[in-house]
Amino acid sequence: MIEVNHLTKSFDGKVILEDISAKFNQGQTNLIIGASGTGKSVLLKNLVGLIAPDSGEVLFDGRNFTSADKDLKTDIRREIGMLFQGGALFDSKNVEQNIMFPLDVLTDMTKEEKLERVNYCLDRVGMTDVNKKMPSEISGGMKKRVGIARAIVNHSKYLFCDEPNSGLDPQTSIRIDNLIKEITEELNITTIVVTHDMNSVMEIGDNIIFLHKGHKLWEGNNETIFDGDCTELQDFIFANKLMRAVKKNRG
Ligand SMILES: Nc1ncnc2c1ncn2[C@@H]1O[C@H](COP(=O)(O)OP(=O)(O)OP(=O)(O)O)[C@@H](O)[C@H]1O
Repeated sequence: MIEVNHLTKSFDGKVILEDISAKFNQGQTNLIIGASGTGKSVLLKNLVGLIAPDSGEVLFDGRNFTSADKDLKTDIRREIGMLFQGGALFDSKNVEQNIMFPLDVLTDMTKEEKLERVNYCLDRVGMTDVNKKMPSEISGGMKKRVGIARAIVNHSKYLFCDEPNSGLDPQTSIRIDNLIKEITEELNITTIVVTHDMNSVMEIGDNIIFLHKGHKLWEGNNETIFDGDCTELQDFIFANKLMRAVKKNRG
């Protein structure tokens, strides 16, 4: 479990996140949702330590990451896997080298052990016989799969996904969402997904927090989201025609 307690962050005197507290559960896909510019990415960066909060704390399974010394911070960072927008693969490395990279940097495994682990992860994300392909030779959906394989290759306990559906068509998006959920449950890891995609909310929203202008206004899941009485959340959900039609059908 990852816990955030009373986290506040400002840039140049402007408050971006104010007094955010939340719990992100192990074995679940935890979503941070909200409109553009509302602070989702800044919160994610605070969680993984790319930005330091002005106040508040982040705990990884009870270990205080914010006040941790260098050694503990390094230990926790090693347990974090990240899936970046667009996959963020190294263009000059092939698929196998991309996935192996964290093992090269963080472990003293032999070449054979690393290759075995890479192949296991490739298989797990539904890809085979692509080891030697370059990122430019694979589709956007495949790049995300490679990104997921790289994020879990070093037995990560925590998986962070920043807009995993960006640039994907709806069907591929759903497949990637479901892959993230399956892996989360199978490996019993704590997964946090930043998204503004309502399809993802409905598909994998086990536990959801809604941010609006730097404040957490609502928390719940994909079953309770329609019944919340938060106006800003309802405006966010029903911003598109399809969701308004769904609402109408629900009576
Ligand atoms: N390093 C920074 N310095 C100054 N302001 C920043 C910095 N990073 C983010 N911001 C500001 O913080 C606010 C929230 O940005 P953030 O990227 O978290 O939004 P978001 O909810 O992730 O939006 P989107 O869905 O469009 O990615 C924005 O006004 C942004 O300009």
